[in-house]
Amino acid sequence: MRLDKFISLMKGKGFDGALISPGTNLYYLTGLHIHEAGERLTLLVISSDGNYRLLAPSLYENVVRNFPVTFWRDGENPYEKLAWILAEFELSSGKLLVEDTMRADWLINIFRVGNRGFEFYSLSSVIRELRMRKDHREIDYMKHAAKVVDRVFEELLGWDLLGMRESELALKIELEIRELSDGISFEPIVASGENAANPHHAPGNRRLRKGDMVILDYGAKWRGYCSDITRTIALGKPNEKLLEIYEVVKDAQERAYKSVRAGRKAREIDAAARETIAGAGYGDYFTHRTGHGLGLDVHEEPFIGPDGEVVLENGMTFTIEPGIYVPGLGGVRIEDDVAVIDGRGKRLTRAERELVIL
Ligand SMILES: CSCC[C@H](N)C(=O)N1CCC[C@H]1C(=O)O
Repeated sequence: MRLDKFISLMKGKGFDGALISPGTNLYYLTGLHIHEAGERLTLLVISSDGNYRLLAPSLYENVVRNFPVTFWRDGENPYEKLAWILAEFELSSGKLLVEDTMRADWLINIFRVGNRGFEFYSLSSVIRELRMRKDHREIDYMKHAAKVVDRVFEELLGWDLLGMRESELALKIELEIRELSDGISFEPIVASGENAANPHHAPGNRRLRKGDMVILDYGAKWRGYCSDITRTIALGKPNEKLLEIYEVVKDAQERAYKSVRAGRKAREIDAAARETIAGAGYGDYFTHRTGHGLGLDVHEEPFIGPDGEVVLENGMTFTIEPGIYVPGLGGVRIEDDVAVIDGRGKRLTRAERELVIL
């Protein structure tokens, strides 16, 4: 059981307990679907002695079953109940792991409940070791999420794109993903023409025109697991410079993909892409890391950047997505999801990588 593994890992590292607020870590450890609870305190309390209990608003009475839980009602003080749980678990001081994304107001109150006796540490520093290596079932879910985005790409090539606004196309992509999966893993990026020089462009009112290169970056979720794909397409023949850039990015992506091996460091995969782009004279225009881990979160460990010290292992899953962005001209990015299987990289997303000119 994941919770037992986590408890022995945190104990081995000298932590006394953990406080986990709703999010993917809570889901990973318990399988409980607890949505963000807003301001209402919701915490999984774990002690390194092996005790654990969820503290949750009574709104969740129908959701939490077969799991040790203490509910609190609106009007009650949840921090008093937290204090009781901590007392029962004999946790009054020591090293506590805390969910990285926990609300600051919760953390401040927890600090008070502990009479300032706690030292807080980031939960991700421990749980990353479990989450980074996916098992077969997790990889199957990711394969499914990847198939969905491949299919959406095939379908969108048949849509009447000329004259469509970026925001309309983003919405159409989102609806298509929702039709085929459990939902989107992030809001789709549609970046056309010179807007494509911004790697995280928010789709706006610009209409797609002839000669545009368009970056399409979107993802699906299946059973909680994410996919994330980017393709750059052309509407009619684009200018020569962008055609050249496309080939450089495709080559960089392929070289990085081919360099994936269990035993190599993440930064070596980044270097394969970065050196290809720098070698073609575009080094200053590749402004982000080559990729990021992918799983329950769309961005997680291992990060594939120049500072990536994680040694790749079977079961790790991440994106490879180099890009070149030239202000005033536009940009190109090509992204696939990759799993390390039998020591080598295996693409999960397989949509066409040759430039599609519509
Ligand atoms: C979660 S929004 C961005 C999704 C996108 N696929 C992505 O991860 N990136 C686009 C540019 C680089 C990369 C990133 O690291 O943010």
